[in-house]
Amino acid sequence: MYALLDPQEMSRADHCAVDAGVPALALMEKAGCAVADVVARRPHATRVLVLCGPGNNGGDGFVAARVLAQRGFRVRVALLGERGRLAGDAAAVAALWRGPVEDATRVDVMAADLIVDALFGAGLARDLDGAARALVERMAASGRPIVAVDLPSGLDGATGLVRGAAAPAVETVTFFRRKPGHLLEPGRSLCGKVRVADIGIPDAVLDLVRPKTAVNAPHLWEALFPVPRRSGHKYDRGHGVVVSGGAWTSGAARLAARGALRAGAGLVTVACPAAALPLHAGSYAAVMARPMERPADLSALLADTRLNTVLLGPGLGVGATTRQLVAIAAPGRRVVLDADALTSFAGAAWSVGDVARQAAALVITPHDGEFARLFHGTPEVLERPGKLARARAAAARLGGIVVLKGPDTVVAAPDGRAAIAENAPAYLATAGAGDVLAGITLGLLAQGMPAYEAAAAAVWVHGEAARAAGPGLVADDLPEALRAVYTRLYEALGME
Ligand SMILES: NC(=O)C1=CN([C@@H]2O[C@H](COP(=O)(O)OP(=O)(O)OC[C@H]3O[C@@H](n4cnc5c(N)ncnc54)[C@H](OP(=O)(O)O)[C@@H]3O)[C@@H](O)[C@H]2O)[C@@H](O)CC1
Ligand SMILES: [K+]
Repeated sequence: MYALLDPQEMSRADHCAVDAGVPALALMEKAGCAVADVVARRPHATRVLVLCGPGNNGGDGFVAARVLAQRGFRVRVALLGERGRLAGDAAAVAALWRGPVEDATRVDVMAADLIVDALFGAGLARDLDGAARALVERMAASGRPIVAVDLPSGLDGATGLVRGAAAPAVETVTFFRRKPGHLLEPGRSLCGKVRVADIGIPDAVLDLVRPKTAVNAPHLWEALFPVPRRSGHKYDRGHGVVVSGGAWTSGAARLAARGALRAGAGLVTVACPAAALPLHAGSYAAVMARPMERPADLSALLADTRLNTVLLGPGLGVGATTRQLVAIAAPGRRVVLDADALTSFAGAAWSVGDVARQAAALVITPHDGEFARLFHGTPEVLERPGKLARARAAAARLGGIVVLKGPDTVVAAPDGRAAIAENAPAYLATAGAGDVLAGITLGLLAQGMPAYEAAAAAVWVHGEAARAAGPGLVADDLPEALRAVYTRLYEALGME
């Protein structure tokens, strides 16, 4: 359910299934039938135009056309390319189509109630141009509902990026498991409703394919989620430190501290300039505020080794002092770097790599802008195609966990594991929401959860908290909304 397969992994799954005795043609027949089922359930679709491409995606289209015609739909088929050049299973199923095959470059896309987009799927190998691109653009401009086979043609299943052009679908029918491009923007927005059809590939092939990308959902981390025990003590649940900026910028640290406490950290201390002390002390009575006028004060505070986890960045200010604070906090501790702490290392990602080597664990939580600044001058990261590959390359480069935020937040680990979020509502993009996420991450790390799982769980509960709070959300609501999310989670995890 939760594995996401890129085109190479899907192709391996396909081969494993065939090796296990599933005929390839049967896979294509089931795929085409699944598409036909979805089309048949659409309202007001009696005239269906199936646009077939030159590969197996087109083969699925030929099957869907035949099944729909058998069910009484008025079906036309148009092919991009020459019929004589179809090969393999696609040629076999095209031969079973008894009706005319029109030239897709000339077909009237308006003379249909619904279009089946079976031009390109997993085999998209380059940007669309020429006749293929013109056809996709005509389809997009037609205003007709489109059901996409596997992926909207032109959408790259591995990256979620559009290669040349892609037409938005109302529904996308994919096979066996979803692909990263169904969750990563702009792909997710182009797919419409995504349906996953069982085409007879046994689940056991996943043991052979071992996909490294998954939907971010509790299955990934629930076994490691810290559930309080009756016999436990607050110190068992860690002691997180939030390093705060001055009075005027202390709101970000307050949000983070609340997030950390609500995420279950046993204790949370805010280290802040004296002017900000009353603000922190008056925020949550449970937060402890300690004065930090100069970096040496942070060293003194952290001499207590029970303070095992530190967040630096929200509202902290950009510059040498912040870099110094990071250097003081990192050795031997679990560290979260966000916001200003990341921008303080703009163009110096190697320095954050040093931090990761010294720290017991490192999680960074950049948005796209902070990510681009941090990895400025690191083309092996920034030039990777798409958010998933960039986050993975960054995690490998740093030796730490990267949370690349957005509507499709990616959490990536140095060993290649990655999780893509799909539960964040659009209204979560609000001032201060990132500070709360950094705080939740701190809170879970402080409780000893392994860093990748802690980061993934933080992103998920943050998204759920937003949904629980509902539209009109402001960041201050998020820590409060975590209570409802935790209640459900603890119940599901069987808390005593
Ligand atoms: N795996 C499975 O288990 C199952 C897979 N199934 C289905 O198979 C689909 C994958 O089929 P596929 O591999 O044949 O690739 P597909 O998407 O049809 O495209 C390849 C063709 O497009 C061409 N082409 C590529 N880019 C182009 C461009 N920019 N502009 C123009 N042309 C371009 C490329 O040409 P070439 O690069 O060779 O010149 C080649 O001719 C998959 O999405 C699913 O629907 C199901 O049947 C069930 C089981
Ligand atoms: K397609």
